[in-house]
Amino acid sequence: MLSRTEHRGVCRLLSSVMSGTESHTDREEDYRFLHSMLMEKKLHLLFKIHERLRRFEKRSPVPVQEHAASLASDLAAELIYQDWTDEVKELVALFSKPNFKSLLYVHDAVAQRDFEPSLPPIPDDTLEDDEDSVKIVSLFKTKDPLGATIKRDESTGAIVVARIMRGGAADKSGLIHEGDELKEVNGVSLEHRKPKEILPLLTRSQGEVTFTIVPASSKEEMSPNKKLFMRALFDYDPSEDPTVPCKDAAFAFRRGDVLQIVSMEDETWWQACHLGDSNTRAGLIPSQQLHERRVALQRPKALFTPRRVKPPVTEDVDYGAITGIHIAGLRRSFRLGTKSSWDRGAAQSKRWSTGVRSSLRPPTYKEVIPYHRDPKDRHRLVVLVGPSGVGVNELKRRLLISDPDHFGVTVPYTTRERRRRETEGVDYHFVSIHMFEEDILNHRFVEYGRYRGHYYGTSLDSVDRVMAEGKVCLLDVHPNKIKHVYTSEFKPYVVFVKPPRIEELRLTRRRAKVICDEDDKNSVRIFSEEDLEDMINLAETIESQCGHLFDKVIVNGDIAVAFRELKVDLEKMEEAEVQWIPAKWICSSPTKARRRCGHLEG
Ligand SMILES: Nc1ncnc2c1ncn2[C@@H]1O[C@H](COP(=O)(O)OP(=O)(O)OP(=O)(O)O)[C@@H](O)[C@H]1O
Repeated sequence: MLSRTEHRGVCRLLSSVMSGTESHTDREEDYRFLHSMLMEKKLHLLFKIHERLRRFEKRSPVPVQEHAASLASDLAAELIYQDWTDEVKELVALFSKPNFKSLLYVHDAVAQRDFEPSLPPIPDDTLEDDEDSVKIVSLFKTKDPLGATIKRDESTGAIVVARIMRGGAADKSGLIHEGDELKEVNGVSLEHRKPKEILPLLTRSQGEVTFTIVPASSKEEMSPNKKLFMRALFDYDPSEDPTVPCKDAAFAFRRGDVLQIVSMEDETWWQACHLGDSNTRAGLIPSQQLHERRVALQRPKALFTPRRVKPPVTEDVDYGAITGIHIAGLRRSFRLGTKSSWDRGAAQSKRWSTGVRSSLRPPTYKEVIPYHRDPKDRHRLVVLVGPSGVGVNELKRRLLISDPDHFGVTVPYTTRERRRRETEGVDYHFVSIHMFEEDILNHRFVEYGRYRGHYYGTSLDSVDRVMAEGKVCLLDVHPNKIKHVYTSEFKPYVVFVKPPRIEELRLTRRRAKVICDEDDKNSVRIFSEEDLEDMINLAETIESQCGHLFDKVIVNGDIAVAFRELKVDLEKMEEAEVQWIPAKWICSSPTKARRRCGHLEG
């Protein structure tokens, strides 16, 4: 029986249900019927049983006895031979009551899980030797449909499960999934059958229906090429996303994480698994389309704020003069010379801000494939990019000094005269204008430029030479030129060096000096406030336009911290059993890579 408080609670609840329904029941008799039904004692007892069961459900009890009915009848038989005391009489009378007997039968049925339909044993001959991934599924079918649709796979001719209806028998069983291939139904082969010939087989059958299935997941395992991996190019946190359909079903990821996409059926929410995560259950992630739409709506800010044009800075300064440490081939990059052209491009994007900018696609996901580097293979090329002055050369220099046998840099080509202390092939490759121009025509330069009437350039061959020595070639290029080495031949690992926030930039660069004229090595330029702002603006532009190419972003605030982070990251990349490279590299050959360099600009 319900306790008094419980009873009062139920009565109050049911009265409030009654008062809620009063306005909806027109007829007096309907109201009275409802009232008597809700106030029925049996209903209240059902509430109580339900509550008790819920308490037990949490404890998941196991039955102590599975044959209580037979035990009770055996006991009753034994008791007949005992003294008929009052207690014995009462017990025997209790055992013989039909409702008590029924209770024990029900108990036994539940204990033995007798309520589940018994399924026939799996036939021995169903499994063929070469089909060990076949699954036999037996379902108990009532008059209701199975809740699944089938279709014929156009490419293989196989019959596959097209859709599973939520809540149907197939869905509830959890044994049949979309994409599963149906081989047999009740032992009848489905080979060469059309879906419309199969449907009667399914609708006719009642009781147990046995399916022979090749699960979609095992088909996928058999062909790993079909797996789709994406590198995330943005951070995502579902707890900060009010539009996510179900927060628990979504998962957070960081830029650079590799995700295995398992379903792209929904245009806005894909299903994916996080690689490296022990939880293999798929979760929701925003689709490429959704993220692009969001970024487009959120980006009212101009990509670049054009500033005054500054005189170009020299591009041919021996780095040793700045740092006091001379390393052959380590020179000021061509990024200095090309900065103004990048600025122009950035300024253009500002001018087009109402039209073209909206067509710029924000970084979302990039399809990648696993790459298992053989120790005999060349190291990947390490490309460093960043706005001028951010510290690309400084990081490159520190890497070189940290392990000169492991890291190497290219020797640039020039058409200017060799100076007294310079050595051919060490400081520069000194070539004629004719040879340099021929190489330009043959697309042999990653990048090149002209300064004071002389050509300077980094050739693809010089990158090759460093890599052939078994070293990790460190290359810093203008972001526009990454594409010239973005091939399977070089497998570049692209690091974007980014300035920190303006406050930290001001603090850390206060004492940094840049030599701006090679003829006057004493003239130094301290970073002005505008230089620092330009650096940040340019970094934003580079990131928004080339972000999809970056494997790693290093924020160069404290140089020692940035260097350590870069070093550790490169070591991790080199030691990783699996590296993830763009899928499109599989189809690009070295010849194609060279041909692509035809886009070089002067
Ligand atoms: N984190 C830092 N803190 C303080 N000074 C820095 C830091 N990083 C770089 N510098 C200094 O800033 C100046 C410019 O750095 P660096 O030459 O490496 O820039 P860069 O990105 O290669 O640009 P550019 O292509 O114009 O040479 C140098 O004097 C360098 O020592």
